[in-house]
Amino acid sequence: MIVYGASGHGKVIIEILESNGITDIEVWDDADKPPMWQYPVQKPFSTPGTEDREAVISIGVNATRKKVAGLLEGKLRFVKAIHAHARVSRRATVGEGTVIMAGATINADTRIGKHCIVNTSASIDHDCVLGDYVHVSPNATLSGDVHIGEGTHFGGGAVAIQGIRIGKWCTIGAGAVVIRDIPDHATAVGNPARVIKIKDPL
Ligand SMILES: CC(=O)SCCNC(=O)CCNC(=O)[C@H](O)C(C)(C)COP(=O)(O)OP(=O)(O)OC[C@H]1O[C@@H](n2cnc3c(N)ncnc32)[C@H](O)[C@@H]1OP(=O)(O)O
Repeated sequence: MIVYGASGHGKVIIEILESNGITDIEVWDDADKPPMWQYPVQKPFSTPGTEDREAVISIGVNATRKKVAGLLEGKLRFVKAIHAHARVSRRATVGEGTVIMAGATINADTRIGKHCIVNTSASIDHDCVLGDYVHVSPNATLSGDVHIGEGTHFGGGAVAIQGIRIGKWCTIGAGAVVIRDIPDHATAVGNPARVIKIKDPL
């Protein structure tokens, strides 16, 4: 299994893999980096024939993760990584490349896109829909039937009440309480969450 990116986020992903008994792990990074514990950091693609190698991208910034996923398309086989102590409903779907940390709960009929991060102890309730490259931060709570567009970062400990629609490439601040829909590219903070800026599209 290849962990693509020798980052702090990568450390957590390695421990997801280890929780599933996977220890045949290679860490790849373009930059020269010291070993991550017992795992040496290798330059990407130092050997040919990687198309069937399983991989997860360990880059926390959503836009960068999307860019790298595009560059690596067809060169590696992306897989999901779910911590042994996460609780994922058998009626939920999780896209390839998505990582789910310890203590996270994902309830029935929720659909999670590709290359998402569901961070430590996040709670995503029934019927939610997360686009690709979304990050739900530690201890965040999505109530039932919340939809979040591509690339949005939902901050640590933030809460969205049921039925909320949050656009793509938004940032929801840590601790925000989202009680109204949020438009694309917005940054929203506070309780109740208010939009403080609309970012330029990527
Ligand atoms: C394992 C991990 O580490 S996962 C990572 C988890 N990380 C997070 O959840 C971080 C989420 N990020 C935040 O909350 C940040 O503060 C951001 C993204 C909202 C800041 O956005 P920016 O556009 O840079 O805003 P900026 O820092 O300039 O602040 C703008 C205003 O919003 C306020 N503000 C910023 N963040 C918050 C917040 N979380 N809650 C309430 N108010 C906030 C600031 O105090 C400031 O107010 P002022 O104008 O009255 O001084």
